[in-house]
Amino acid sequence: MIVFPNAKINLGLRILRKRTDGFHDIETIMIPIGLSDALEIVPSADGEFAFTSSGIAIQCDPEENLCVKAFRMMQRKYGLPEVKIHLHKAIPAGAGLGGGSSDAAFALKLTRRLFSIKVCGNELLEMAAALGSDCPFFIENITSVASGRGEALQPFPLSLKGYHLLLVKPDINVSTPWAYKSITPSGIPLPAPDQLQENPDAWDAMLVNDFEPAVMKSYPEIKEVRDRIRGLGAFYTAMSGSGSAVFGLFKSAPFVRKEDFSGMFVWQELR
Ligand SMILES: C[C@@](CO)(OP(=O)(O)O)[C@H](O)COP(=O)(O)OP(=O)(O)OC[C@H]1O[C@@H](n2ccc(N)nc2=O)[C@H](O)[C@@H]1O
Ligand SMILES: Nc1ncnc2c1ncn2[C@@H]1O[C@H](COP(=O)(O)OP(=O)(O)O)[C@@H](O)[C@H]1O
Repeated sequence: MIVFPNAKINLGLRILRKRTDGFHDIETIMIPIGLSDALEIVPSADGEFAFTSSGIAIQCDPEENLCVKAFRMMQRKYGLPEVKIHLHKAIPAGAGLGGGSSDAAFALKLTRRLFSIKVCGNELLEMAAALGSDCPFFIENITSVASGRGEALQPFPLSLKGYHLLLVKPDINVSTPWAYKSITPSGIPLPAPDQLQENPDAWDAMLVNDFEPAVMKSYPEIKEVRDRIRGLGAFYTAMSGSGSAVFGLFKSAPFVRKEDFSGMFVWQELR
């Protein structure tokens, strides 16, 4: 069975406070986008476990890979036999696009289907939250306001249909734990959702990513990319999550070529 774990972008990200458990309370709007890995899990014919990968290299031990950790969690809980897992990576890591989190959430959903396990919705969300703060979002995988450490989700009916998305990931990998250590919480919440729905032209003035000052100070190239995307006529431009990917939203397609940017480049009309 094959699934296609997709990336997300963050539309605004406020860091409210540092918590006593080492995490931060945040508020952000998370939006699924059409850039995906491919994840295959099949029952193992020879009884041996195997993990293979292709595409963008991920520098971590197979047992540390989030999709393997997700499968192991289901295996322990439901006494499942061994499987063979193949992951094709197209979503870069250290980008703020949630690729690893998405792989983990999709591995939970795929394992449930593969072995016809009766899991209630909340149980899957709890397992996802134990794997990472961003993981629960990819269970329902719909545009949502995320709060708490990112696991408290409220569906948000915001349509970006017809807009064009330009996503650029410079050749910089930002570590999420480092980014959280580098910021000072703003303590400012997101604007009220109904103000946003009605007024995309005001998003640039209303929505802030609290990671940007600290991350762009350490990596000025990320700010340069954001400024260049803005110069192409985007009505909203921001870094996604803790970076380094930057995106712009456009009402009509500007003239832009892959060669104009170094790093990874994705251009798509949103549905
Ligand atoms: C910043 C965000 C915004 O969507 O995404 P990315 O930029 O990573 O995609 C998320 O908050 C990233 O969530 P995720 O990548 O799942 O983080 P986790 O694995 O749970 O935590 C990694 C580390 O980040 C810090 N952390 C994470 C989430 C949070 N709300 N507060 C934190 O302080 C903690 O130091 C934690 O040990
Ligand atoms: N399946 C996976 N895909 C990407 N990164 C993974 C995966 N499994 C574990 N990781 C580790 O998670 C970190 C990045 O996670 P990811 O969610 O892709 O990035 P981001 O923080 O940019 O959203 C890296 O340190 C990487 O080694």
